[in-house]
Amino acid sequence: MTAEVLDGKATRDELFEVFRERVSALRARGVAPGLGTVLVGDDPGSRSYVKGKHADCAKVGIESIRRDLPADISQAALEAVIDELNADPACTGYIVQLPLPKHLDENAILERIDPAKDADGLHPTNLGRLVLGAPGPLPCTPHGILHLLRRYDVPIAGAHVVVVGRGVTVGRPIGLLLTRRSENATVTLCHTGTRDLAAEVRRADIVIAAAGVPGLITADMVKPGAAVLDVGVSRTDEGLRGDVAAGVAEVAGHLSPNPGGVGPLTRAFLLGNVIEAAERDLARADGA
Ligand SMILES: Nc1nc2c(c(=O)[nH]1)N[C@@H](CN(C=O)c1ccc(C(=O)N[C@@H](CCC(=O)O)C(=O)O)cc1)CN2
Repeated sequence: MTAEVLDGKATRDELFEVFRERVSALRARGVAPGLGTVLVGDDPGSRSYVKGKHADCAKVGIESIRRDLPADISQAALEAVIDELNADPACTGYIVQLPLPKHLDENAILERIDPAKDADGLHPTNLGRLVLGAPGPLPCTPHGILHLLRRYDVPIAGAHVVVVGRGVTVGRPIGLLLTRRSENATVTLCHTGTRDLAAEVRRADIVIAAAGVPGLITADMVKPGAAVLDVGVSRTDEGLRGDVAAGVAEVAGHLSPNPGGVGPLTRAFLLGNVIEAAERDLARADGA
């Protein structure tokens, strides 16, 4: 058996078609959505993700605002940039590229973002909304995972999902998303303290590998026919490596590769959040 590929690039292209129309409709009403990015330092990975986000903006007609800052910026100076973007009407949504250099307090920075402009869905207010099941921007990678599973008709309701990795951008929020009533999955969250990772993964109908450990998930750990989404990424001497080892494609029923799987959708749903926020503002102004 060779797994059906969950194609993130093709799915992203479909979403962009719809996004272009929604942005045109906003512009026709005099609203120009604008995505801001805050990049601290010169990590090549982060730099390339931010560049990609702005390239996507150009493709769908969203304005770009960039703040590229030195690695040794102080907490106070970074907070001043956040305050400036919160006040800038041209910036309808923005993100702070993660991770930040170690000397900065990441949680304090995320908390300072105006929740109404939080394009990543990572502000505590918006994560709280996710816990409550209230409307709000969804974190982009979890949203991408959900969309990809739905797009390829992978059954979610009643499925046992094993998530490997407890980071704030993927592992923690994906559990919240997939256990909503509308999704109805059962989620086990594994991490470095999990006693028998192989045994946990073997029970999964859906495996979401987001640990950032190259080749962590091997074929012998996967239940035949399971859907496996490779989300973790590591830069190694041999280039970018995902968390899923090569032989898994022979056992899994569906495989979201890395690159080419969830990554393009992370970027797409960032734009989706910017568009949604602009549409929400317009509806409010219309008195809806
Ligand atoms: N503020 C945020 N920081 C980070 C997030 C995030 O969602 N918000 N996620 C990751 C990085 N990330 C977006 O920022 C991201 C990672 C990967 C991709 C992607 O499209 N990857 C491609 C391969 C890219 C390559 O070849 O270099 C793929 O998977 O096909 C997009 C976005 C951590 N930080």
